[in-house]
Amino acid sequence: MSNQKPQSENQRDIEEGVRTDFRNTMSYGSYLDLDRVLSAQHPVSVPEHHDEMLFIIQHQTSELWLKLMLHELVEARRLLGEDDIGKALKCLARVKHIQKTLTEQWSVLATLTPREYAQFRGFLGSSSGFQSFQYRAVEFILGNKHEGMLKVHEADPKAHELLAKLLHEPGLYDVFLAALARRGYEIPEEILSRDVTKPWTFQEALVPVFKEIYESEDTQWSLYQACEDLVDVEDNFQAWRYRHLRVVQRTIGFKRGTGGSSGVDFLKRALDLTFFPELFAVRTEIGN
Ligand code: HEM
Ligand SMILES: N[C@@H](CC(=O)c1ccccc1NC=O)C(=O)O
Repeated sequence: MSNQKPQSENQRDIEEGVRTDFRNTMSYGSYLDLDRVLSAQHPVSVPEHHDEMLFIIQHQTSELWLKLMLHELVEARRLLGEDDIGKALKCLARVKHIQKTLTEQWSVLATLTPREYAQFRGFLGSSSGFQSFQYRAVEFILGNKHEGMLKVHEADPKAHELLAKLLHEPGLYDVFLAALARRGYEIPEEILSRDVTKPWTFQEALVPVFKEIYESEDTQWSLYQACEDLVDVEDNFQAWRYRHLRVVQRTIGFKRGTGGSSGVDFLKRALDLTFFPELFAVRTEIGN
């Protein structure tokens, strides 16, 4: 206490034990490979537009969070495959927080005015978020499979390989339904052996299964919780899509997208997609 600077100096002493020499030991920057991360921002506008840095960092941070989200979803799927519902729920809880962060982050980009964006948009060429392989990977594992999307990634073998793998593997929901079948719930065989490369479509036969789970929340708490987590994940995903749509609308209005789509109208149609339709349908059936 006594040999510390007085409060009036308003500066904290560096304690004696604090390490300062990193010539031969691991440091913060070397562990995180910050040299590479922080030298990966390359504005393409000429002369360089001040706001392009915001645009780049918004996308790069989104891609980092998408990377973690996929990592957690793959693990949640593995754990469900091993009937470890409790640990899978832990992963899904993290996924939900990542989604919230991704959605809140739109407010930073919303500070970009239409004119600022128009001043460097031309330099982006035909690049577009539509080409984000990690976003597509997350959509695939959540069940929105689309073989045609692979074509976009033909020039990037690693991305193509990842997406092809996820396309052919069962999604999170497929694996969850198989876990329910192992616990004795009546999941029709056609559903369990479906062609997983196709997008999930509404299956009426699952509604009574979920009704049973929702009506036995006292004894089937973890299954009930898993269902509710999936509903949260879908809700959060839609919230991200909606914020994207609104930010796009306020920055480019109804211009066509750099990726070649109609723009806002194309994005609007994604709001009609659903990952877990039976979990929403069951709500119509629930009484007291
Ligand atoms: C001013 C900012 C942005 C504008 C004007 C914009 C615009 C668009 C447009 C018009 C599309 C449709 C495809 C096309 O024709 O290009 C699109 C798709 C997409 N964008 Fe953005 N975007 C913006 C920011 C972002 C950010 C920050 C991300 C985060 C990663 C992102 C991710 C995506 C994704 C994943 C798609 C594909 C969506 C789907 O398949 O439904 N965008 N964007
Ligand atoms: N599609 C956007 C361009 C765009 O937003 C973008 C361009 C390059 C890299 C990522 C992008 N983000 C999302 O689509 C546009 O039409 O303005």
